[in-house]
Amino acid sequence: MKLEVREGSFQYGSGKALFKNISFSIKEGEILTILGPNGVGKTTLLKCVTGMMPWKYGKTILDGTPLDTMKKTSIWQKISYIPQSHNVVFPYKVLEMVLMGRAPYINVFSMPSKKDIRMAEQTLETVGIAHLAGKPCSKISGGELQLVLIARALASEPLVLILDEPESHLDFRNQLTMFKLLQTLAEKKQLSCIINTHYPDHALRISHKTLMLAHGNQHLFGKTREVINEANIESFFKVNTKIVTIKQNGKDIKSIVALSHE
Ligand SMILES: Nc1ncnc2c1ncn2[C@@H]1O[C@H](COP(=O)(O)OP(=O)(O)OP(=O)(O)O)[C@@H](O)[C@H]1O
Repeated sequence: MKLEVREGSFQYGSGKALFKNISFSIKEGEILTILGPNGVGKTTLLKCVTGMMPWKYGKTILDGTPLDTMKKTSIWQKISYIPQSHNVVFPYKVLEMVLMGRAPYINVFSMPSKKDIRMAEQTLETVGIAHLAGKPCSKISGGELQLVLIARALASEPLVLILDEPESHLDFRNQLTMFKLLQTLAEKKQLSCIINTHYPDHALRISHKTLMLAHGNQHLFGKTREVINEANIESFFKVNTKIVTIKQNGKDIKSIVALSHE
């Protein structure tokens, strides 16, 4: 599904504009990462993209249809949003939590069907946490909860998956597992993904496109390998870096080494 943001602008109340005239788009099977310093507006931007907060100016367009003309249930059947996890204690078991992802398909007065339960179980397996199905969400770790939230989002069979700092709480190995999963879903199921991250390395590794934000309404959108370079990182993050390339099994893997900051 093609998601486009056209000339998006936003500010809280009568404060200063957080961002002005931002435009970007992703197609089926593409991964977009959003990078930028703390407080620049990445989470707010995702909320505007999904319609949880209204754009001041501009719009989000899904396959040619402006989001603000669509019904909420129709939007949430297409888009799944995973907020930053804050270790909130949910009184539900993991399987019940993932079943909530089926909500856009379940009538308000109905119980989940066998198909819904099977889908939730399959999703737990896909994410590699089937063994947690019967555990209360209040008794799992922060990283496990993050994986449960990803499973819940996938259970709704979205066409667009939006994740706010999905690697927070995940250990080194689970970060790789999650990124591999997102790449597979993008490649095999043509899922479109938008990911907020604090790690330019991760953006380089998995995304086709990058939107970089800086304070003072600066932004840059384009192909990841064009947007992420030493000069742009210095300009947007005020950090001096060196991008190094390692050859592994005939593939170039790039990594960003921080050298100094102002
Ligand atoms: N509900 C709100 N009302 C007013 N200002 C807010 C509100 N939520 C966030 N802000 C402010 O808007 C700015 C952007 O916040 P946001 O959480 O979108 O940034 P971010 O780039 O996601 O930050 P981080 O990288 O630290 O998670 C910050 O200065 C924040 O203090």
